[in-house]
Amino acid sequence: MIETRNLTKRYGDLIAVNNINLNLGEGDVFGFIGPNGSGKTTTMRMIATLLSPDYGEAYVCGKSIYTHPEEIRRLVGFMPDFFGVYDDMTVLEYLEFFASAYRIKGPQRRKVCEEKLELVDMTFKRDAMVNQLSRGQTQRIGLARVLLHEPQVLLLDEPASGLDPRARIEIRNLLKRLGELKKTVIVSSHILPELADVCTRVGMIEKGNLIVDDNVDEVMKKARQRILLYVGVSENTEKAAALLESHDLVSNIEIQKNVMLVTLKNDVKDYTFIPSLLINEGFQLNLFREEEINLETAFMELTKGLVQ
Ligand SMILES: Nc1ncnc2c1ncn2[C@@H]1O[C@H](COP(=O)(O)OP(=O)(O)OP(=O)(O)O)[C@@H](O)[C@H]1O
Repeated sequence: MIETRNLTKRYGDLIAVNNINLNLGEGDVFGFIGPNGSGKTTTMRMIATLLSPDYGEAYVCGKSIYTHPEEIRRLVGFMPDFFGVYDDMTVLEYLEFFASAYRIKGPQRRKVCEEKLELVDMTFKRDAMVNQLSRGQTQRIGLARVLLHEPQVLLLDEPASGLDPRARIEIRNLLKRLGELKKTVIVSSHILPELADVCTRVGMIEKGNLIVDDNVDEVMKKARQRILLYVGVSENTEKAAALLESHDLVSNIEIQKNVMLVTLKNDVKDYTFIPSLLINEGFQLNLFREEEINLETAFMELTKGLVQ
């Protein structure tokens, strides 16, 4: 649905986007994560045909941005990180205005607008003035607007920025729904954890370079070269620690409040030997858990902090 090949954009000496290769299919929700100025918006604008690359290609549903920009605009719903709304218009009038720009006519127009309002849970505000909505409600109307023409592909630039926690959760639920509707979505954010449970894939961009592109689980695994385990035994913790410390695959052990923090050697992923070893030696295991890693930690591990 979305494919880019060596997509590149320069501004003078600055390489804003450097040889980016993406390949996203139907139903993929791609979390595009990177700090401010890393190249997320520039990438999305090129895919949306709003900005020309200096080098490389991008295809949306098999159509090239160079040869079929008009068709791509019909296939894509692009929600910029900042968009204005007009004064003196109700929510429904606002959506109808855009629906008419998409040439949706007659009774169908009202029907489509009402459907999209329902989808973003904003039916209760259909007659409110658009300039009197909260930021979260404005974002949701913005999303309804880009869904009007039933685009197959959605490019959402920081849809959750500036929202309170409740509104963020609502946006997350909406993103999930879009994936279920088999849309292909790129959603950018510099706030990492909010994307972890909605995305099927994650891309991390830094200084214009896509340094990670994988499914969420793989990203977590890559970030975790060394596994840390919390291990507890009912008595003789010191003895158990000495036993584990002598094992080849264990790199380090610390004891904190009777719990052993066991760090395995680099790239050791299978830690089933630990419970067997302890139980065989007569210890009673009362805690055995791997330290969790979230997307934020993964990002810190995987990036080098290079920001333009
Ligand atoms: N029109 C422009 N002229 C010159 N430089 C630009 C222009 N647009 C963007 N840039 C630069 O390109 C780089 C990438 O910008 P971009 O807006 O794509 O980043 P971003 O990841 O979307 O950032 P943010 O999270 O702040 O929205 C930045 O260093 C930015 O200053």
